[in-house]
Amino acid sequence: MHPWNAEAVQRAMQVYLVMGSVNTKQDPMEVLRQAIAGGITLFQFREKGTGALVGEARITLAMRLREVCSQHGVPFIVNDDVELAVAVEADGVHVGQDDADAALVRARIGDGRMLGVSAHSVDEARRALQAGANYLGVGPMYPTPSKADAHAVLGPAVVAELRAAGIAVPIVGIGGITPDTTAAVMAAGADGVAVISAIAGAANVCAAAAQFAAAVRGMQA
Ligand SMILES: C=C1C=NC(C(F)(F)F)=NC1=N
Repeated sequence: MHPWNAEAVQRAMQVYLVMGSVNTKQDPMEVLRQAIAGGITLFQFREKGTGALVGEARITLAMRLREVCSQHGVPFIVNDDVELAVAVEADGVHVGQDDADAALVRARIGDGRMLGVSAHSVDEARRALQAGANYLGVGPMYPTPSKADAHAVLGPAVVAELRAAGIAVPIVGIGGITPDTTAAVMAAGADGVAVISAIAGAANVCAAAAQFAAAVRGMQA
């Protein structure tokens, strides 16, 4: 477990695929392989919502996806389910505001793993950092088809607001982002974009991931 310093986390944030079995009609393993071939830099296993797997099937899928990430050197993050993250030796955990308390998660996973926390405001961001977050997931940037109980749409402006308030940690925007809106999220000060349906639901997953990678890197050159 190499320590996740800010530079390593920032690099991982660029093209961040978030997916669970409910986000695709294809085989999640195949979608992940295609997305990695297209250039994603981080993967989050988020098995949530109607129809989400539980029990053995959930653990088996997590282990298989974790294996694909290990084979390709892509860090593997688990959303919310801290015990599953520990069980599959994930590289990190992502928790939302109404998930487990970030400070307790940090204590459980130790300092060698990445901790991501969702934030919708400067206040939530500051509290997340005090709890030991390595990065912030900020959104929804745009209307999202992937999260039924999503927070009100914030837009990229909230990323600029966090930067103006001196929040310097890696930030990834999430929520309804497409290759065409990636530049606006990056211009506002994000280090990358987190994507569910625009990649997991794409007809050509590899091409979709590559479009996001090009859009992000076009803004960093
Ligand atoms: C609710 C979430 C908010 N942000 C992120 C990410 F962008 F990946 F950090 N993931 C989530 N599951």
